[in-house]
Amino acid sequence: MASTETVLHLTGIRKSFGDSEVLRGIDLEVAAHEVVALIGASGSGKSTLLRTVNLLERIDDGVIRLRGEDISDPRVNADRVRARIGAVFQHYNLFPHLSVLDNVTLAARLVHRMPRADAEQRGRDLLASIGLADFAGAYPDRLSGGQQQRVAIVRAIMTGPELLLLDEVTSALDPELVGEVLALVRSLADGGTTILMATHEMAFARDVADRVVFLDGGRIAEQGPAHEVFTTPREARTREFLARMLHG
Ligand SMILES: Nc1ncnc2c1ncn2[C@@H]1O[C@H](COP(=O)(O)OP(=O)(O)OP(=O)(O)O)[C@@H](O)[C@H]1O
Repeated sequence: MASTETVLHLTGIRKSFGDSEVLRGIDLEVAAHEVVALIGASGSGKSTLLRTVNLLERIDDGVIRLRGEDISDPRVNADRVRARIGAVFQHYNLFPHLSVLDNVTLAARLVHRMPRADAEQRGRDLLASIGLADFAGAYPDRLSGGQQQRVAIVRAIMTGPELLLLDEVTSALDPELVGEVLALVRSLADGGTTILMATHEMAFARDVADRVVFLDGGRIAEQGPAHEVFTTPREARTREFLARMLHG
């Protein structure tokens, strides 16, 4: 039995698309308040792994436990699981026809049954905390990509999820907008949010993650404290990958 401090516990996760096995037996634990960064070449399986956790992809083999509950059991209701996990993906999928405040509060009201006044109060507080209070009534197209992505992150934490999944949240952004999104993720990490994220931003992974997990061809090739993996990688494949990422 995993300790109660383990939020996410993956055991022997396998996933194929057709003949191609994309996840080849992943074992991974994420502890409460831990920030874990998945790094690895394009196609190594980072996104697929994140998508299996909130049940957007069904695994072929293995077990996914969220706070001890086997959420990979096909009988488990996916919507109920997703209500416990915040997720933000590369493209900030805000609803264009809803105001920023409605985007932020919609799931909290409909899925979590938060009363409208409470949801709007929390939504306004969160928007204020990221400097976007004045945009509450605006439509998303008035916001920059970085602002939209920060709204998407705020939406994901509205109801205090047990786990926050972040998949390349900066890779669709212009370089000058990356910093403001990373600053928000860093403040969530500092505030104790449990985060599993895939990123190509090596400097960010090094600075924010407690642990870095290097995926190579659907397997964990190496993992460890961020400062160790980045400064003294044990595996040749990790060294090669980092050299490519850090020096182009
Ligand atoms: N729905 C799908 N159907 C078929 N193949 C898929 C599907 N989703 C992912 N794949 C394949 O699985 C492999 C892993 O993809 P994945 O997106 O998980 O990698 P990644 O490490 O996140 O890459 P990137 O860094 O480019 O986002 C790739 O070869 C991809 O083409």
